[in-house]
Amino acid sequence: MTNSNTSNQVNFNDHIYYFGENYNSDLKLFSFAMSDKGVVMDYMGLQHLLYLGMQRGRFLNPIPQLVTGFSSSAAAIPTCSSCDAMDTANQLQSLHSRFLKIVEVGPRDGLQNEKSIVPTDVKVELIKLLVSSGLSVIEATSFVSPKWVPQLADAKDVLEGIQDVEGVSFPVLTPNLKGFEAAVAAGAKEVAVFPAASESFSKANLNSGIEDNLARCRDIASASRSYSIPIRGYISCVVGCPFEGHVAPAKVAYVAKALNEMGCSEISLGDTIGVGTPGTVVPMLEAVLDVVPVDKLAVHFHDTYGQALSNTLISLQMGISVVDSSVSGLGGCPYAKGATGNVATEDVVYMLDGIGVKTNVDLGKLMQAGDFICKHLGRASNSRAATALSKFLLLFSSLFPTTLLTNCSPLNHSTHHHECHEHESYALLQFKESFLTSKSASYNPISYPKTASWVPTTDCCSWDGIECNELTGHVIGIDLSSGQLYGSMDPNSTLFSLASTLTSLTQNSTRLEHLRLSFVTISSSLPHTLTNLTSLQKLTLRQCELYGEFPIGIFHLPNLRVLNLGQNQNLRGMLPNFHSSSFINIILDGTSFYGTIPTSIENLTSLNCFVIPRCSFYGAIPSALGNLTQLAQLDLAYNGFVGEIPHSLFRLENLEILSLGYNFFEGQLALDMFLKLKMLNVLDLPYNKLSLFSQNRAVNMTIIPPIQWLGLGSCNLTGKVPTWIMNLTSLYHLNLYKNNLQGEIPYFLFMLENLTGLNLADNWLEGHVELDMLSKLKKLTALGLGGGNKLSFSEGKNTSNVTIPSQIQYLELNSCNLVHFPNIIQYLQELTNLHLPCNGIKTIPDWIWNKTSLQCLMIFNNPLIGEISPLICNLQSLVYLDLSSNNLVGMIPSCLGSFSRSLQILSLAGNKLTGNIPQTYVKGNALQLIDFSSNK
Ligand SMILES: CC(C)(COP(=O)([O-])OP(=O)([O-])OC[C@H]1O[C@@H](n2cnc3c(N)ncnc32)[C@H](O)[C@@H]1OP(=O)([O-])[O-])[C@@H](O)C(=O)NCCC(=O)NCCSC(=O)C[C@@](C)(O)CC(=O)[O-]
Repeated sequence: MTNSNTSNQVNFNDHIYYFGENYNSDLKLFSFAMSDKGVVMDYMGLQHLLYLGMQRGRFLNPIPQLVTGFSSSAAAIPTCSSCDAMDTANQLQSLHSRFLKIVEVGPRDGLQNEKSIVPTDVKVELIKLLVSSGLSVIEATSFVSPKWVPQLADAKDVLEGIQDVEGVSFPVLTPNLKGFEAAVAAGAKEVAVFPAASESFSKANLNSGIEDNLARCRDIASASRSYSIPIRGYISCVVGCPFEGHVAPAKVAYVAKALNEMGCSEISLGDTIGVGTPGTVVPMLEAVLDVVPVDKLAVHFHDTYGQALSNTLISLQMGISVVDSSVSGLGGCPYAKGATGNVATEDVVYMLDGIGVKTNVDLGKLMQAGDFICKHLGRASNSRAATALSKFLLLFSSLFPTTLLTNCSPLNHSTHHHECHEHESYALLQFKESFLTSKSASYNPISYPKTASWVPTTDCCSWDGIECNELTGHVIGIDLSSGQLYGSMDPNSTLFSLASTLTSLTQNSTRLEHLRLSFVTISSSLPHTLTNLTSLQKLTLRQCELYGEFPIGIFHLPNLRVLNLGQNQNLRGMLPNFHSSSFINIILDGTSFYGTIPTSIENLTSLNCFVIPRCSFYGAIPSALGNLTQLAQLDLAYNGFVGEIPHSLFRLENLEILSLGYNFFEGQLALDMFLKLKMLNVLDLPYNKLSLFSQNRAVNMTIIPPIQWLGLGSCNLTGKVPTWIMNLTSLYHLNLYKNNLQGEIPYFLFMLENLTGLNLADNWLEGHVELDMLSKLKKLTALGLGGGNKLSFSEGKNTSNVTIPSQIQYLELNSCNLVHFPNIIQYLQELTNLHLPCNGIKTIPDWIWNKTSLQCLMIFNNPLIGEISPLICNLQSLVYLDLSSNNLVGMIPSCLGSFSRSLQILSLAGNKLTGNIPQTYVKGNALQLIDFSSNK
């Protein structure tokens, strides 16, 4: 897996994900996301669609009641030393049975400082795991400047990913109105502002002093009032500042009072650098308690000096009943060097459990969430409790029977509303028995053996992947997606017989609402008994190696809303005559579904997502599709559809994704028609028999849709590059490959700063391109300009300053009349694919042999002279090497046979090479083609 994706658009749950592009169609890319909709990846000129579904089904969302009743008088510090023990015991006793609200800040504070970007779907999964542990408030992310905190640039997508999670608050940080507006637009229901008590830290963290920042907070507070959105206020550096040292309590009280007056519903006091001790925390709290009621206060301790738990306890004793913490003690502030993470949530829960304070958090599940994220980050947990408990489990699980372990284990905290029913538990265990657990069964980083927690003596409602109705205890959801389960390929195996186990499961379980088994290797046809699941709402069976005929009755299940069967190549089926209107998503990509789209599809009035690429559908697409006003995603690519694109589609006001490439659509069509689709984000039409044209003058620039992806390769597009493209300021993928475009490359293309991929190759473009014109395209990773164009190139004036986008990975300058090897290539640090065939280049500079990231080097049909440098064998990642049809002389470097395990194609044909052909080839090599013909 290499150079995969910049995450360009990631929307979770009921949305599709676009993950940028990669131009080497031979790279084996893998990307993942948790969704019923999955992931779409697209490549220049070769689109691959992958939909994965790996949602967890079980959410336990107890909505805790907030007990706010500690009076600050409880803070009285004993004056008589002989009374200390008694007083402390009394104070602890007074905490007993109280409820404490934990605000989990791991996904935000915990991750914001992580250097390597954590994929959005990992963040979403983390949040969902935290939800399932019973936490009621989870700070999900920040709407801050991505330049300041790149890790949280995907804030919108994270919120999308959890939009279907109910009963839990997900506040987000908003530093200014811009962030607030973005957060509200993304669906945030609670926000938080975060001024500091120290002037220097405020400037470092927010680029503004305390007063200016408080003014911003007031603006946000007033905006939040108009939206009726609760606002939380943090204060950073409440006891110490990395720049100013000790912070006076009065300064903290001043900011706290201001936040209170502007209407913050809760004020969290942050020891950002974790220097506080009870000795400094108590006076600070006293000062704040003078100006803000205790029931509005929360504490937020980082644990740099190991003081966070004692500070938490002393705060509880002073009446605070809200504590911020971070799972596994993740975190740190990017603008407070050296500060470590927050107090670990597991440690807080463990301590509170010890003194009888209620949190409603299941420590075992919390540890699973911690384990998940620590595994992803590749580091050990900072939670002492989690570390000790894991060792405890490891040690004792082999010594004691499970019952004993669960009874005496400190993990046995969870409050289950209902135990599951015995016959359902039995059916699930039978189901488990029919699988082996194997890591290779779910090849993605977030998989884990979910059925490990399925222990007969325990309540099946607490098992991983099982969701029960809270009132009745009946199993309503099974989610074993990415659960590392593997059934035998042999349907007769006694170990694996999905049909019979599902039968026994489903006969007893008609209450099942969700069944998700994506990435479980099932290797069977689907049993008809699935049609008995009349309560089923979501059926997600992505990439399960299913085969045979899909039981058509499943389409008629009265409550089915989501059907995701993608990536089961041998699963056949036809679309039925649709009667019901319940479907929201139908996803069949990469299956063998066939036939036509029935006109009755118009009955699916709620359909939001109809994604059926890479199947065997054919026929014309019914114009009735245009009646589905809720349709947001329509993907019919790589099928055998014919006829014209019905004009009714242009009525689909909610359409965001329209992907029709690689079919046989025909007809003349004004490209400008698509601009009527006001929500359109992705327009992908390559390789049909369409003839597109643009009537630039008819376009109303004010209502241009927010297109980010424009794929119009091989669309017989004539005339000049449409000028309205200049208004697509969010465009990141522009592929106009293989059209009949004329004229010069318009300069505005070089101003589209978000472009990551630009392919103009194989047109009739002309004129002169100075390569430093690319300097504005700072995100560009792939560029294609060659082919039939009549462009001439020069390096431009700025090569000494290296202003070209140095992260370009794919560069194609085929037939560009180049007579020199472009010097700028030297500065492309991440180059993987270099295509310079059919030019007039005579020599290859030696620095090219240092580009060890190169996977594809194509310089055929040039007049290259001289010998092949033995330094070529430095390029150990090469997969393709083609230097054929040149004037190369001398010997073939002997290392060429054995320098790379990855090399597949090696062509040096049509040169003047002499001597011996390399005799040794590395063991286990990948060579598929060697061509040394037409040499001497
Ligand atoms: C507040 C700013 C934006 C001012 O930063 P600035 O650079 O002065 O802002 P600007 O208005 O000049 O804008 C600069 C660029 O940022 C963009 N921008 C501006 N605002 C936003 C926004 N909201 N969302 C997305 N983009 C934004 C804006 O559009 C512009 O983009 P450009 O034109 O260059 O392309 C910046 O300083 C910032 O984002 N700071 C946040 C830093 C941060 O998140 N720190 C960690 C959290 S605080 C913390 O950890 C403490 C706490 C809460 O946990 C408590 C404790 O531990 O004690």
